[in-house]
Amino acid sequence: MNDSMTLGIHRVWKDILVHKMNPCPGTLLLDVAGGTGDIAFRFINYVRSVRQRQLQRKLKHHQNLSWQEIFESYQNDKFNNSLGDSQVVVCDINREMLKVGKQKAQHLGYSEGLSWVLGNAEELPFDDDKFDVYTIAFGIRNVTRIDLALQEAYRVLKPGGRFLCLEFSHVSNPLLSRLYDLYSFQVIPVLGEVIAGDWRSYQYLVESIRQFPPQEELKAMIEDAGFFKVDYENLNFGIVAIHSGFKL
Ligand SMILES: C[S@@+](CC[C@H](N)C(=O)[O-])C[C@H]1O[C@@H](n2cnc3c(N)ncnc32)[C@H](O)[C@@H]1O
Repeated sequence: MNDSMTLGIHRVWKDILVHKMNPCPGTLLLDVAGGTGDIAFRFINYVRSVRQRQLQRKLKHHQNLSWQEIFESYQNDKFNNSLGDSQVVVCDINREMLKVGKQKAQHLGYSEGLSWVLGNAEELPFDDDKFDVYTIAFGIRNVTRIDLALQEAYRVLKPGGRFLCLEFSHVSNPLLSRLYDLYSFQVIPVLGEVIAGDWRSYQYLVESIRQFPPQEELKAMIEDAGFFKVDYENLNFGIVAIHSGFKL
């Protein structure tokens, strides 16, 4: 449904979120409302590619190595296809989502450094000051008490840790906004019925997006939770926005 509704663009939005995070080897990420692992898998790919580049740079400094030695370095070096010290914890309130995520991870070969935890964004089952980065993608809109979820995000982040939230938002251009409304209310529930046999959930999706706080209001809520340097970037004219901030 995500692919059909957004013509696959949700994949680009998620890629942008992870690029914005710019994780380095050693990063400990908590992905809340992580569902079946879309953000976690992207994080793993990103860190692996950073480590591959580090290995390549390391090898370039040893110009006299034979092909055999280079090959062996790739085979033996822990940099190769490895997450190093990085870890990602996917936390979600829905046991079934986690189950599907675990199956996907097994199938796609993501297991190292990845764990799945059942938990509510409003009452996270983690110690204070634990994570380097907190992400929540298309999740915060579904949380009953957004203020509590933001306070919890602040609590579990280490000082200096980063908060990133990808969520549907509001299109400000009046003409685009009308077209977007037309698509949202006339097309999305129909797609929901045809593809997923579930009109109501997709009607809820469209309505919940309209009721969700606009960019500036969410920014103020994130600041109220204690974050500093809070900012946001609109993608596709504000159809979605990425809010970010730091814990002091
Ligand atoms: C639209 S999915 C997004 C999944 C994933 N982040 C992604 O972008 O593909 C929303 C997820 O939020 C989870 N969720 C809803 N309320 C939650 C809460 N209070 N705490 C944790 N997860 C929650 C749902 O179970 C669901 O997996």
